[in-house]
Amino acid sequence: MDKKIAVIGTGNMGKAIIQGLVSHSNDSLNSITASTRTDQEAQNIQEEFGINVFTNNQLAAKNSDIIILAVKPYLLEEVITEIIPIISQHTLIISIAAGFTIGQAEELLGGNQPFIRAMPNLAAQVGESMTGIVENSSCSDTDINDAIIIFNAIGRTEMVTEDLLHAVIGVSGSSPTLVFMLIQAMADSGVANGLTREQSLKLATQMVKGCATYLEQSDTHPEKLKDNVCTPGGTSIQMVLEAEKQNYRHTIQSAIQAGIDKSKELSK
Ligand SMILES: NC(=O)C1=CN([C@@H]2O[C@H](COP(=O)(O)OP(=O)(O)OC[C@H]3O[C@@H](n4cnc5c(N)ncnc54)[C@H](O)[C@@H]3O)[C@@H](O)[C@H]2O)C=CC1
Ligand SMILES: O=C(O)[C@@H]1CCC=N1
Repeated sequence: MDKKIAVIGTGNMGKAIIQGLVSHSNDSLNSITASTRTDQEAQNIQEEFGINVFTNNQLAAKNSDIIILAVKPYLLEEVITEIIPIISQHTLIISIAAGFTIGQAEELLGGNQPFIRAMPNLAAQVGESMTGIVENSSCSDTDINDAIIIFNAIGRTEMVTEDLLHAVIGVSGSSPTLVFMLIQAMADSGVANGLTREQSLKLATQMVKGCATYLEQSDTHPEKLKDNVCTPGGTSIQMVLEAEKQNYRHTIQSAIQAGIDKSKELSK
């Protein structure tokens, strides 16, 4: 992609996006700039990726074709207001913030500015994000395509409508936290039964990774795969019965629903 891209905010997500862009860019790294709050963070990112990093958002974003906003949601209004004087009517603005709507962006930018909301997840750090994408009515096909290329550089993408972005946040944006808690809980059980913490984490992590890969590569419903694990009278079915007694699936569903409800509340 022959575009000048600025990433504003180089924390968990901004840094992962820079990493993806840098590793997928076969042309000059001069086309990627970034900005962050502290000199130290700017220096670290600059040294790690060999791109220009500023502590001034206007300097970083000036002359960019695409500006990716990767700051915390409460800073978005401030940062957008800051960059308005240096963007053109064609600059594509992309936000990855939860709860910051297209309507809110258009109030600041005007309805004619191309604007995209994207919801990636923390697995972007290893190029395995799942990112939901929604565009405003001022985006061209090229804008949408550029966003897909950017987020494909950190994993996979799915176009959705804005009302479905709440569900995307629940199912793939925020839920890595549930998966990490699951792995941690499983590892605790291993430790309680004599495995070292290191062994136990290795077992649980590889198991989750293996199951995700298997589910993805097989054409089989997860319910059938669940049944395939269970030997009659064996250990696995005992785990299933106990988990269901403890509302295992319902617990996950209500946790995800709480995230979705929070996303809706933040978007009001
Ligand atoms: N962490 C996650 O798993 C996910 C986060 N998001 C969204 O991504 C956004 C960023 O989240 P994280 O990367 O986790 O946050 P973070 O706190 O790790 O990174 C924020 C970055 O913004 C910089 N920053 C702070 N004030 C700034 C300013 N005025 N101008 C420029 N840079 C500034 C900080 O120095 C830091 O580099 C949030 O809006 C969040 O909703 C979306 C999907 C997943
Ligand atoms: O917790 C949050 O608000 C962000 C959105 C998705 C993941 N983290």
